[in-house]
Amino acid sequence: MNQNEQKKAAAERAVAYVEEGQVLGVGTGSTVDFFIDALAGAGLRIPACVSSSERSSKRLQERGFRILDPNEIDGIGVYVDGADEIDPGFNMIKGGGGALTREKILASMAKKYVCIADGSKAVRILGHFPLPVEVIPMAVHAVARRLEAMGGRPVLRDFTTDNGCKILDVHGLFIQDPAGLEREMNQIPGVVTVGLFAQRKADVLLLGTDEGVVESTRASA
Ligand SMILES: O=C(CO)[C@H](O)[C@H](O)COP(=O)(O)O
Repeated sequence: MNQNEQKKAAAERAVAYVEEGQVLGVGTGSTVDFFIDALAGAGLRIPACVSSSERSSKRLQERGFRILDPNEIDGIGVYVDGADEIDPGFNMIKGGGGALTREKILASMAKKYVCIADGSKAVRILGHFPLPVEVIPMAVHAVARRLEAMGGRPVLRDFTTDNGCKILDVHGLFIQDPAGLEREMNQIPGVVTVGLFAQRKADVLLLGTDEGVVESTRASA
C-alpha cells in the first residue's frame, strides 16, 4: 500500500470507534479528510461534530454533518485525528496542518483519542519532523530567540492559523523528554501552543502499514 492507501485504510478503520448518539471530535489533515469521507458513507447517527479547523468543518458540513462550537458542549466521547509523528509511548508531534491549538483543546475534552496515521508516522524518538509552535504575532522574534537558546532552529511558516497567529517550525530537536519539553516551551511568553502532545497522548493508534492496519492501545489508556 502506498502512503495514501495506508492513510485511507487507517481512517476507514476509525469509523468503528465512533459512538452513535454522541458528539464527535474531528481533527485536521489529509488522513482526517479520508475519515470524514468514510464517516459520511457509514450512515451512523451522529448528532453533531466539533472540529479543529475551518477546513474540516467545511468538509463535514458539505457532507451533511452539524457543527457545534466547543463552548456549547461539556465534553467529547471520541476524538479522531492524525499525527505527524508518534512514538512507542504514544507521544505525538502535531501541527503540520497548522491546527495544533484547536487540536489540543479538543483532545483535552475527549474521553478517547483515536490517532489515525500511515506507517511513516511511527518513530522511535520524536523530532525528525520539525516541531510546530503557534505564537502570538508580536512575539515571533522573541520566541524564536528562546527556541534557539534551547537548541532548536525555528523557521517561520508562511501561514496564519485559524486563530490569527503564526507558526514557528522548530528543526534540529532530538526530543528525549517530550513531556518536559512540552512544559518548558509552554512557559515561553508568546507561545500559544506547542505541537507536542505528551501530556494528552493518543489512547488508540490505528496505523496503516503494508500488512494492513495495525491497531494498538496505550498501556495506561
Ligand atoms: O496535526 C495535524 C494538523 O495540524 C495533522 O494531524 C498532521 O499534520 C497529519 O496530517 P496528515 O494526515 O495530512 O498526514
